[in-house]
Amino acid sequence: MDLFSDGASLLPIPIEDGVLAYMARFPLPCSSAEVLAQLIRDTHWRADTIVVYGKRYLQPRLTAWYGEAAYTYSGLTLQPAPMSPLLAQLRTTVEDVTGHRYNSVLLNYYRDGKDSMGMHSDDEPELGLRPVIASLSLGAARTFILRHKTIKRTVKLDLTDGGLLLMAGDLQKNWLHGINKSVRVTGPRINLTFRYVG
Ligand SMILES: O=C(O)CCC(=O)C(=O)O
Ligand SMILES: [Fe+2]
Repeated sequence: MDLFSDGASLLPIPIEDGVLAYMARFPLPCSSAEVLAQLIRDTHWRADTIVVYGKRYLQPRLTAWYGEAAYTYSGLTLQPAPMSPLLAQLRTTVEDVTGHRYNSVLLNYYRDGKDSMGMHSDDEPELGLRPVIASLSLGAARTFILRHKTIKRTVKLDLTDGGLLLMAGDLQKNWLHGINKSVRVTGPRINLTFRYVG
């Protein structure tokens, strides 16, 4: 019997120039459908415009920021707000499972396959030199694309309902990541990225 095939362990994903690990079945406090519905309903979602090369765009997803510190990216400053009991509970379990501490969470709400996230690195100075980011996915499965910044290499991961992806080491320094639009996906997905903002 394979002790690690039940999805309840955080397993390393071999990748050059960075650290990745994945747990297929993150322990949730209730069903993933209930967590998804509660987060969609109770989160103060924002529809932000961002500035890219001097032009303003509406972000192709909704976002929310909870935690102790403000966070600035793409010319936007997100003000801190206290985590709900559900978010605090998810954070504690993510800390237990990954062995790292987090003081903030960015939530992304992909309403359907038309929502997306452009290729980027989470390398803002306030995240520190080798940020540890734990990313929990709920709802529709989406493809997570990683592209190395210097060698021509692309890695695709299927992020499914209830999965936890850990990004660490030099991953943000050496790789970009993002979520493309998908014509096949019609259902909603929420992704929570737990971070430590110094
Ligand atoms: O939705 C995802 O899986 C990616 C989220 C992400 O990259 C981010 O919040 O920085
Ligand atoms: Fe990211």
